[in-house]
Amino acid sequence: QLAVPSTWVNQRGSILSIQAIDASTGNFTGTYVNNAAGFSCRGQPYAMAGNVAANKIDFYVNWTSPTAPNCRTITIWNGRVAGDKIPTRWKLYYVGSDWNFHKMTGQDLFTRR
Ligand SMILES: O=C(O)CCCC[C@@H]1SC[C@@H]2NC(=O)N[C@@H]21
Repeated sequence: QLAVPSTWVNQRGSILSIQAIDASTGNFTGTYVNNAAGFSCRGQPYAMAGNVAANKIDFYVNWTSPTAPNCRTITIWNGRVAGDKIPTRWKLYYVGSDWNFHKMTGQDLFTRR
């Protein structure tokens, strides 16, 4: 069961805020503030959207905004809600100078704040 609204922090110091959910679909919206070392587009909220079904959770951020820096990347997290933890794996996609899509992958562990 996912509490909404709720705020979650990962091991990189980034903050996931889940603000609203449609109970009939599990679709939710909120914001994500990236604070991870080694990445750009830090310290400002970007729109986040996702879905939760039973304990399975997926969400994404398009790091493009009219009011914040444009990283021209997209991150998708897939994970599960386990009490006050959300362990995830993520994929970050970007278009390289060769015009092909490139992918970075990693893991984030979110803890409820
Ligand atoms: O640098 C970018 O292209 C945009 C920011 C990406 C931040 C990534 S998303 C996966 C990982 N988890 C975080 O909280 N931040 C980094």
